[in-house]
Amino acid sequence: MTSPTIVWLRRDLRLQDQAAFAAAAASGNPVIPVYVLDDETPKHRRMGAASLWWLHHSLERLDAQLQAMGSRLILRRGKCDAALAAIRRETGARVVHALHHYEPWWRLAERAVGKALDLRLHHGNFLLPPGTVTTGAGQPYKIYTPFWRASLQQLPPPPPQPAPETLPAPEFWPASDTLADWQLLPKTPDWAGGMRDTWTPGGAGAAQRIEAFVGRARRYDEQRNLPSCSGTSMLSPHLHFGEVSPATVWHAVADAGGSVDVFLSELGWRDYAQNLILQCPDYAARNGRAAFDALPWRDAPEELAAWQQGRTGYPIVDAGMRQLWHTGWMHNRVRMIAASFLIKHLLIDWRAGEQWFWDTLVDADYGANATNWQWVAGSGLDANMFVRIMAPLSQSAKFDAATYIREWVPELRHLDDADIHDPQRPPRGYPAKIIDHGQARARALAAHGAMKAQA
Ligand SMILES: Cc1cc2nc3c(=O)[nH]c(=O)nc-3n(C[C@H](O)[C@H](O)[C@H](O)COP(=O)(O)OP(=O)(O)OC[C@H]3O[C@@H](n4cnc5c(N)ncnc54)[C@H](O)[C@@H]3O)c2cc1C
Repeated sequence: MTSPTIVWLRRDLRLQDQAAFAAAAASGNPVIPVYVLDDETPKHRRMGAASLWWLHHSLERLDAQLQAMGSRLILRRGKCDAALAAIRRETGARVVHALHHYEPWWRLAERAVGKALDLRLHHGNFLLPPGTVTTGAGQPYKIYTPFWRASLQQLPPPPPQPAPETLPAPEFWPASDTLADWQLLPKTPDWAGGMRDTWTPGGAGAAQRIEAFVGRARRYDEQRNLPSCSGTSMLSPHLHFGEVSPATVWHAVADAGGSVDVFLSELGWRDYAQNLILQCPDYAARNGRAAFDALPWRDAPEELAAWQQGRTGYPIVDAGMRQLWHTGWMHNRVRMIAASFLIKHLLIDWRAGEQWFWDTLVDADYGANATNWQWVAGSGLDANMFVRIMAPLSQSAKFDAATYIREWVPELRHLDDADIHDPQRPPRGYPAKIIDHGQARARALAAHGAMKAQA
């Protein structure tokens, strides 16, 4: 009997430009694609509810693609090393192909799997392998701009590779859980209606998003900050789950002209975040700048709840938080405004916001989420200055968010453009401002001053 080869899947749920599948197919051996739902290794970093919704559909679609090729996806639950070792015992498979992942728990899991089986790791979930873009002295970059400048010396990425034409099936398939066994979808209540309306998880959904974006890519810089307009690609959950490779996205849009370079540099932020978590594996828990450990955060659970529910009385913040709850996604400009509001207006620790996003975003990504929260807080290795406090009302007017607010805050739908950013008489049912902007600003600056005095 020929020993089969395992493809161990994590956030790389695609066939095209997937080096682990390509290597397994090239071996000529039968291939067993495996996804292990491992809640034990990540511990408190288990996927949030919105990510689990996405995962269910993404696995379902990948399995359908595999079945069309005469293959299938084997589902197991438990610690990855134990689950893969069991498949080795059952099938005689010795070699495992997988893509590198950089979350600290995945690096632990890779070490454990590597002890039990012959694990062969490949690159391909990032434009460049994290850790390979270094300064002249061989050190990793801490700041985005020089990181991206150095990355550009090594880009573009190689053209994407096609999906394998065949994946030989083993003589017999090992047992598999069913997706229904895992109960990843919400039932009581079923809160996923808005996500179903917004997204098509899987490779085909990613391809549709790329197709829709290619024509708009040249105007990216003009439109990307306008939440009322579809100026960005909405590829983040597809990229996060690896349903499409960043190289595929790059080569699809790179010739669009106009400001497509700005878009490509956003893909660079995605790479940069992975480089940061490689340097600081606990970046989602620890301030990049230790001075921030002395910032006197407020413990204000009711205000945190008002922010989470989109009831702060600041229309742009509330629109963003409701878009997040409904669709599992929020426009980037609004993410910045909403995050800044939590951190500076409410003076609540950025980690509380990071956790909420972790649970509610369909693109929740350990590296990108922590990097961006720390950027907004000012606590990051690369960060906006804390004392630059975003004014949510003027940001809302500046970026023309009226249509966006009308979509997500129906109580304000009847207000005209002049009034909607800062309603002078909030209609019945819509909350008054949770705090005055001037007072919030003064309080945040005082807290920052107190932090500096401790340094
Ligand atoms: C507080 C906060 C938290 C965030 N949390 C996440 C997160 O958990 N996961 C996540 O993917 N992005 C996160 N972002 C970054 C950004 O908001 C999203 O990547 C972007 O809104 C996704 O929409 P898009 O696909 O239309 O992006 P586009 O503008 O079309 O950008 C293309 C791709 O580039 C990447 N990208 C763009 N901006 C960033 C960025 N600032 N940092 C890292 N990658 C970026 C994404 O993969 C995105 O899909 C966060 C931003 C903020 C301010």
